[in-house]
Amino acid sequence: MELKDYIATINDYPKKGIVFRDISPLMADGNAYNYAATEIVQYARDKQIDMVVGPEARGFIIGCPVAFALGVGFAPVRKPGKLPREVIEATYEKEYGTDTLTMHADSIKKGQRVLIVDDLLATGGTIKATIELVEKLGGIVVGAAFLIELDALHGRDKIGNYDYKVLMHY
Ligand SMILES: O=P(O)(O)OC[C@H]1O[C@H](OP(=O)(O)OP(=O)(O)O)[C@H](O)[C@@H]1O
Ligand SMILES: Nc1ncnc2[nH]cnc12
Repeated sequence: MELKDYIATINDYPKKGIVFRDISPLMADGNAYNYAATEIVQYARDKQIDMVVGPEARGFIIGCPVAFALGVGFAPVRKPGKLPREVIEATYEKEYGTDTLTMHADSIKKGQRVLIVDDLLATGGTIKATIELVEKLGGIVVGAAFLIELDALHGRDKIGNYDYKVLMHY
């Protein structure tokens, strides 16, 4: 399947100069959505994953079906003020601004093997902060998976030696 047929490109959104890659046509097509999630599940199959972790909001869209198919739990990474109990925080920079991400302090148990899933890798700020959060909680990041990587933004450099999988490059 040619997954790029299901990505919409919007110039100058949300700010002038940004080329936005929109995954909503992919989500709207049952076959494409299933195909994309299954590709990530295949990548994760032999990694003995205990938990999937996904950043708000688009990381939930792809991370939750992956966790469901693997038969493991899902831990959300959220922007500040959204999680009701004790949280830990990490601050990061992204393509269009800076932000803080949080996780519930008990959402990962020490030694759990974690797969991080998000829709898109841009500057790598989000994945870097997410790795930091998981590791602060004692989790082991055994891989990451993205639908899209924006190669020119060099998010790859922030991932360093962690293993990761990408379905589409732009
Ligand atoms: O590699 P980076 O430069 O950090 O950018 C990638 C992140 O940016 C987008 O999320 P955004 O923060 O726009 O939130 P959303 O999913 O709630 O739209 C995207 O879904 C990734 O999580
Ligand atoms: N260019 C982009 N398109 C879609 N989502 C993004 N998140 C960060 N940069 C993005």
